Amino acid sequence: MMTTTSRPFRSDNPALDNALGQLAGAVQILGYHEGIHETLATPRREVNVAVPLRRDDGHVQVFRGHRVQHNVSRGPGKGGLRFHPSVDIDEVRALAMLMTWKCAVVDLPYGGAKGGVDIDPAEHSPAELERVTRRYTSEILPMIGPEQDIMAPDMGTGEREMAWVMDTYSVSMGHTIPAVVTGKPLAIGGSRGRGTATARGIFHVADAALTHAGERLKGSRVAVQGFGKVGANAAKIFSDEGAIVTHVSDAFGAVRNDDGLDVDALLAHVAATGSVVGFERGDAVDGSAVLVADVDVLVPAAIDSVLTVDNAHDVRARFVVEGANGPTTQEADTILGKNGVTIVPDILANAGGVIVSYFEWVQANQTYWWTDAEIEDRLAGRMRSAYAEVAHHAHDHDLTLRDAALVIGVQRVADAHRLRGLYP
Ligand SMILES: NC(=O)C1=CN([C@@H]2O[C@H](COP(=O)(O)OP(=O)(O)OC[C@H]3O[C@@H](n4cnc5c(N)ncnc54)[C@H](OP(=O)(O)O)[C@@H]3O)[C@@H](O)[C@H]2O)C=CC1
Ligand SMILES: O=C(O)CCC(=O)C(=O)O
Repeated sequence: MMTTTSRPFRSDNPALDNALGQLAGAVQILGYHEGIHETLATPRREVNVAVPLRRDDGHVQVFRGHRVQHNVSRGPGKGGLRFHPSVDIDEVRALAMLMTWKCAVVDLPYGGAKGGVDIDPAEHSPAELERVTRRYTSEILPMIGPEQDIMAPDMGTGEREMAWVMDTYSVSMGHTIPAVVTGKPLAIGGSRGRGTATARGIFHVADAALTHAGERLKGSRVAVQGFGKVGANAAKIFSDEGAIVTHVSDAFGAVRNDDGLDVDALLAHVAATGSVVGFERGDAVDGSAVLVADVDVLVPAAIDSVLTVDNAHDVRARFVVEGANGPTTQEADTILGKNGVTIVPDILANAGGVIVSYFEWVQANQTYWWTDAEIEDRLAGRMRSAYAEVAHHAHDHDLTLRDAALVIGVQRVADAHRLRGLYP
């Protein structure tokens, strides 16, 4: 095969440029020719929609919505729905591409997709959010379905929104179709364990990475950026498993306690006030301090591109376990690597969510529900075996964990295209 040596695909959007750069690196390692590279870099199907909202006070505001199916060669599109003011088509393209490699690296029978609306949920009532969710779902309805594209929660959405998506889709089809979304409430066909799955998966790979390095997670010091569905559950699980969580942050600020934050008390504080800020059993620190905290393990679990050329040199953690999608720019990745930091990459580290989403979809298709213990055992098994496979590949081919994970994922997708007849 002819080898691609340049990086022909770039974007002005940092998240998409990062994702394209990662793909170009994997293509180069695999020695794929330009045609395969272009196939893998190009979203298969995407739709942009206007989402007009009649606000509670009567005036009308129009949001922009997107759904991108990056690749469907291994199965239906799979990926979350994000509500965040920064959402745009390029960010959604980047996140959809990451979903493709993520599903492939943990060997789920899915392609990759993602959706988003440029709305700030904090600025809207539940009634407004319901109207936006239903209108968005109606607009993209022809491209979703249990065999086409299955949505799930991401930043700014949760099981409430998934219930609205399922209801809107089901009403239009004339009967209840639980398998069109995952991350739904248990009462309407959700899975046990989906709410904490991403965080549990992060715990399993962090534990595996430290064990691999001859260290122990128990007693290690951990900082978590973001205190939402992923970050808060990760802080709780790490703390319950004996790690010392010294720093956590949200969009408003951060708290630090070098003896270890009482995560249960912090969860109660956030439930009462809406933020980690003002927690009395810790010191207020700047949000940026979390990323450079003197800890063993750093878990970025908020937005993308937070570890950059500007702060990577100051990172003191020896393990970065990426809960968020795309938190590390390529320049920062290189700096951290040179400084001996082990990065467990997003497409592996945060795959626990989509793994239990897959379990939810399987259960919905079979209308047979699994126990908590079955979910946890199967999640732990998949996360730990995926980590072991990636770590072996990295060792055998002298690659970072990120490059090894990308190579495994990209190769599986390219193989699907080859076997289906795209190239010999
Ligand atoms: N949910 C899932 O199953 C999965 C999520 N992910 C990824 O994990 C990340 C977090 O998602 P999720 O937890 O679901 O989202 P949530 O919306 O539940 O939580 C996001 C958290 O990030 C915080 N945050 C936002 N901006 C900043 C900032 N600049 N600095 C510090 N904290 C910030 C928010 O703070 P505040 O509450 O103050 O707004 C909130 O605590 C995203 O990158 C997502 O794509 C990956 C795999 C699966
Ligand atoms: O659970 C899913 O289907 C996808 C979750 C998601 O959006 C992600 O892993 O980034």
